[in-house]
Amino acid sequence: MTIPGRSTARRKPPHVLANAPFRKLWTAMSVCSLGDWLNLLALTALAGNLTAGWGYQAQSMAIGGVFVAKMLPAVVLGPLAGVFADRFDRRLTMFFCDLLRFALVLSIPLVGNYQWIIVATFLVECVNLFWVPAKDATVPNLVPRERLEEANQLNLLVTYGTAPVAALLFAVLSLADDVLGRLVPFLAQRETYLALFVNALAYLISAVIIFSLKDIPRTVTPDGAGTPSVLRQIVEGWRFVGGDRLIRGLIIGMLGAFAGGGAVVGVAKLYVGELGGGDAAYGVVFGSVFVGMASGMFFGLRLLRELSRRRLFGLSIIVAGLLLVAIALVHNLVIVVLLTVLLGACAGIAWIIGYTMIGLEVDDNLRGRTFSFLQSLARVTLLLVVAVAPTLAGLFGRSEIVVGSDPVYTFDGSNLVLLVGGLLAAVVGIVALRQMDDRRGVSIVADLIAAVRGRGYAPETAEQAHGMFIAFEGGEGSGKTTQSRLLAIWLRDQGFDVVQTREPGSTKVGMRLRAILLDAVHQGLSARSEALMYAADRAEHVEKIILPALQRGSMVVCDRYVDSSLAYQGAGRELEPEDVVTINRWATGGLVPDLTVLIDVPPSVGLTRLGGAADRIESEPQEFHERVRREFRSLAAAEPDRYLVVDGTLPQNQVSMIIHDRVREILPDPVPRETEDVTGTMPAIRD
Ligand SMILES: Nc1ncnc2c1ncn2[C@@H]1O[C@H](COP(=O)(O)OP(=O)(O)OP(=O)(O)O)[C@@H](O)[C@H]1O
Ligand SMILES: Cc1cn([C@H]2C[C@H](O)[C@@H](COP(=O)(O)O)O2)c(=O)[nH]c1=O
Repeated sequence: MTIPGRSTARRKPPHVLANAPFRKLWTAMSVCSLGDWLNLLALTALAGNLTAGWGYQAQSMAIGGVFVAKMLPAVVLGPLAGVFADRFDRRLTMFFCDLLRFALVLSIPLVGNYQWIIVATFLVECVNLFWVPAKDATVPNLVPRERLEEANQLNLLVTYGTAPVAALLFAVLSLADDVLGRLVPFLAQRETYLALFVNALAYLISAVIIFSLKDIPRTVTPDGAGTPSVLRQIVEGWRFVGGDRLIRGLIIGMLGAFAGGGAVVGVAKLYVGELGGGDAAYGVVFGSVFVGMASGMFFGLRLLRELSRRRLFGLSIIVAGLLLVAIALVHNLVIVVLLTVLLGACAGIAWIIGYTMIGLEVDDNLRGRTFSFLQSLARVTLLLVVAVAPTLAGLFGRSEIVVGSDPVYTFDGSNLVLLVGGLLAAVVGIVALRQMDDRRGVSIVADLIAAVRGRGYAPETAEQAHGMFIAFEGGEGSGKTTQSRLLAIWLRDQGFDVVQTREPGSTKVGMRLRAILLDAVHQGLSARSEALMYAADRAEHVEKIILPALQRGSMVVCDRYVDSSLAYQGAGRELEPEDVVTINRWATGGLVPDLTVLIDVPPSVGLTRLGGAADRIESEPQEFHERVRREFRSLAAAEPDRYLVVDGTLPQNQVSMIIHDRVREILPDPVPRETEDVTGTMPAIRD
């Protein structure tokens, strides 16, 4: 349900970085990410320097050792780190982790030998394992739910966006090391030392920021009597991840994406070489993954804002898998680069959705373990796939399809690895989609088309409904009640089963809400509670009356529906239109009428038609009712196919005729107007 073309000025919601606690955490995260990348560059370079005399093979293995030391802790310590994040004060966990990282990185140049690099790297990674889930689990506590996706976009941006900054900084620091080495002889020993000092400083800065961040909730689970043992908490975390359908789907999907990504990383250099590209081409392919990820995260999500997030998650992994298959089969470097951008976009979309959904759906006391479970498994998967992929490619060798004596198509080990990786990701995406789909039975294609057009999806329940839903809207005294009754009678005449209903007040609860909402004694009711009460009445109405009737195949004729809230609470009370849309979409499950009849009269006419004492809303000033009218008209103008606007100052029978003509167009098998003129209606019913 969209509300384009509205007349009310929209207040732009504040940017997520306007939220001071999140901004602080994000700054600490950015500084740490920069430090992490600097750490990787400095340590691999230092390992290479320190082992320069060991021979080429030993030197390569020494550099590889740094990577292994970085990956290994996840396997061993991952589960424990998650429990830590769920059990202890997250702020202090992050603070002490930062201090430890600072001390460890500082010790590397001071000790200055290869063995200590490996030990210190392993220890720093162990500490990281505690820092990251504590941070991930904290983010959803600092930002409102609706801003979590945006917050995760920014987090991912600094996690990867700091890599090129770190590379540049590393180059500058290496040069500076040479110059400063003349003043401080210690720095002259290795040109990576200065980078390591800056890296250590980054962790120290983060520690100071985190310490000042008092908004992080102090403890998650009270530690003491009654707190389950660490082992029990680990098992509880695993059980939760394995037992919850949604989380299982998310984790399977994200791991599938990692396996596919690992396959690319493992054989990319080989594959680009096969395509005739050199190091520069390899760099372009590598870079295009990141360009794609950034575009997917920012533009892809915006473009498909209206699609169910669960569906989009599964779909993006399936599409990523298929793109990988295409990359494996197409032997053209330019096309491969383009496909890689799209692949990155799908990965970016899936990653943001996965992270956001874990943040939203997992209880605070389990979130640390869930993030840490994901983090550990992702690293293990990446390690395994990166190790196995080149070996598999090497074992397969090369095959050629030869026509005559000319080879027309070559398929080698790197193609095979990409193909298998792609198929695996596609299958995993399908499994994830099945586990998580929140719109079973509703066509994905229809959903996608609606989303691309910027239209919210109709809910599952509405799709399953067979009846027809007609709503009447308009200002006070416009004639809605009169016309909806007449239409119900006419439809019954036509042989339809009709449920005629109204808002607010068509259910038992709704009747009580109506009394609160309209009784003039409740002056001063806040605009938000008013909007929520109308939405509550609507939720009850949709669930208890409208949907069951539609599912039976009945015609539902309803006097007022969601547009009344958009007009009265949105425009009349000047509430944020998006908020009114959101609560009503949630209340109704997105159920939209097949036709909305707007009976338009100037408030000066409508209000004078009403007899009796004015209720709480009728007694609002003229300008209020003018705003309401303008909003109704602009809603109708924005969706002319769904609306019929009738001039309510016309005589009643003329208004009825116009409505009948329009409704006849959408009725299944209507009685033709000429026949109706001859046969007439049943007076008994009309009376
Ligand atoms: N086309 C019309 N011309 C003149 N009077 C009309 C017309 N339609 C309805 N009325 C009269 O106006 C009064 C209000 O009509 P009705 O109750 O149908 O309006 P409504 O839009 O449902 O009002 P409310 O906003 O209070 O629900 C009634 O007395 C009705 O007979
Ligand atoms: C559904 C709905 C209604 N209102 C207002 C509009 C009217 O003043 C009353 C309903 O009275 P009626 O005589 O039954 O038309 O409630 C609103 O402000 N918001 C809504 O969503």
